[in-house]
Amino acid sequence: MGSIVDAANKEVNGTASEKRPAVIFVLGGPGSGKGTQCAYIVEYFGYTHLSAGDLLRAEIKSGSENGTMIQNMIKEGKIVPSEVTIKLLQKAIQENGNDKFLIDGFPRNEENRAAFEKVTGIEPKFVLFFDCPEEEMERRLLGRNQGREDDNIETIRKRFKVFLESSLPVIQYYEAKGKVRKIHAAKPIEDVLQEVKAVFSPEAEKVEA
Ligand SMILES: Nc1ncnc2c1ncn2[C@@H]1O[C@H](COP(=O)(O)OP(=O)(O)OP(=O)(O)O)[C@@H](O)[C@H]1O
Ligand SMILES: Nc1ccn([C@@H]2O[C@H](COP(=O)(O)O)[C@@H](O)[C@H]2O)c(=O)n1
Ligand SMILES: [Mg+2]
Repeated sequence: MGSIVDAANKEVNGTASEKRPAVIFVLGGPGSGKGTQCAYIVEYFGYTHLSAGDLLRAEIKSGSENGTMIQNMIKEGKIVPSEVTIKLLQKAIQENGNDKFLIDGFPRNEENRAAFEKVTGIEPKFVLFFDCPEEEMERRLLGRNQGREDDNIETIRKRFKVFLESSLPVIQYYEAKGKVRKIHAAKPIEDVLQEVKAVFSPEAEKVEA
């Protein structure tokens, strides 16, 4: 049975504290391999993968009133206002029966971070950070071939700039709280996966708790 505080939280945040899911933020530069490794974490450790970028791209396709604005921001490598992205994330979390989520590509800036915490009351368990040199990320993005409108050299350079200026400070914020688990991502997929698996091993998870 939920307490009055939980009920009040539910009214404010839409999620009762006792039901708040476990969240891991998955961050790293464009093309660092976040989506690739998240697919394995889903398979091996039972998390649900929510990519903020995928949710925004689906919103464009759905013909929503925000579609054109989102499409323009993505083409320019800019960060969509938190209100829009957080609503999509909240809906995806609420519609899913799981209690543990990988949130990939979010928070992208301080505004994303503070708004998510305020609206949902959720603090991440930890932040999985894929650290990869730009040169390697650029090579991967130019070879991705998934028809993404932002995988062209002009937009890629803008995305790198946004990552350095707006997203790295978020990682530094969590680093200061001892919450960052850094992965050396400039290695073959299988080698990166070994590092990722070590973070999710039962022993490592015990330390998180
Ligand atoms: N360790 C790796 N070595 C070589 N190629 C990789 C590696 N990890 C992922 N890739 C490839 O690099 C490309 C980008 O990977 P992925 O989509 O997982 O990156 P991402 O971090 O999710 O990028 P974005 O931020 O743009 O969504 C894909 O084509 C993927 O197959
Ligand atoms: N929190 C976010 C996440 C993404 N975007 C926009 O989507 C683009 C693609 O994101 P990926 O994670 O799939 O690479 C990104 O460049 C932003 O334009 C966002 O605004 N906010
Ligand atoms: Mg991705």
